[in-house]
Amino acid sequence: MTITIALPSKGRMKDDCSAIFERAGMPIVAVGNDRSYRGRVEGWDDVEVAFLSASEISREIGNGSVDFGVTGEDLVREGLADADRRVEFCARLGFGHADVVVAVPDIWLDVDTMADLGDVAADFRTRHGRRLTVATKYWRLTQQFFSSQHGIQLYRIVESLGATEGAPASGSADIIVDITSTGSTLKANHLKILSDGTILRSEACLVRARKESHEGDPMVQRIIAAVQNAGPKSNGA
Ligand SMILES: Nc1ncnc2c1ncn2[C@@H]1O[C@H](COP(=O)(O)OP(=O)(O)OP(=O)(O)O)[C@@H](O)[C@H]1O
Ligand SMILES: O=P(O)(O)OC[C@H]1O[C@H](OP(=O)(O)OP(=O)(O)O)[C@H](O)[C@@H]1O
Repeated sequence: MTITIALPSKGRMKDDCSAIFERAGMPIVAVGNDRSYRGRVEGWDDVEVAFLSASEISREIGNGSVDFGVTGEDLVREGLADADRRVEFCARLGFGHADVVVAVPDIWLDVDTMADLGDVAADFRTRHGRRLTVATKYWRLTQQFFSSQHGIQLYRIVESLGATEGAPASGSADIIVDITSTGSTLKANHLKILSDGTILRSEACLVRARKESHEGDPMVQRIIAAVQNAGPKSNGA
């Protein structure tokens, strides 16, 4: 059976991903020219490579049209309901680190925890005549964290497709949920992370679509072992 692996075609994960596969003894080569969206792995004739963007990769693993992919855990958990049932996180690859966090304006001096935020949300309508608004593109992770984990129900998500950190200053939302790596964008926008407001510590992962056809397939096991051995020492996805 041919196994398809989806790898980032562009963006911040592309080069680190090629390096990991190289270390795994699975050098990736493009089929055709450099801009081709198909590739192969030298010496692994039964493996095909599809080059896609990071968010497309999580979608394609979710619907099973590829067998494996390398993408951020945040995109998989945001893109797929019931992610652990549909996919397996086989290896954490040690790059593409970003935390998905809840951040509020620095000037909210009394708000440091999710419990404090819950109090604000409960009073918000009385004080302001509307619900607390959260700007994010991570609406699934936000709902799970706010509602299921912290019992906060009184808020409204304002979908943001970019420059999320600017939403509180521009007045389009009160607080945000977004990714941060160095923290400089939050700082520049006068936002602080709540002390228990880290929703997910994400990094690039090798992810497998859970398919019956994989059971007992030695090629599937070989790919997982090769990439695990090439990843950081702490691997235990
Ligand atoms: N500083 C950062 N900003 C944004 N994403 C980051 C950052 N650091 C790591 N990542 C991770 O990189 C992944 C997104 O990668 P990238 O931005 O390269 O995708 P993309 O090519 O823009 O994909 P798409 O076009 O599908 O959105 C996410 O999993 C994210 O968590
Ligand atoms: O904590 P920091 O190091 O400041 O990084 C976080 C920022 O980086 C990303 O945006 P980026 O400018 O890369 O644009 P993108 O979201 O379009 O990739 C992300 O959306 C955050 O805004």
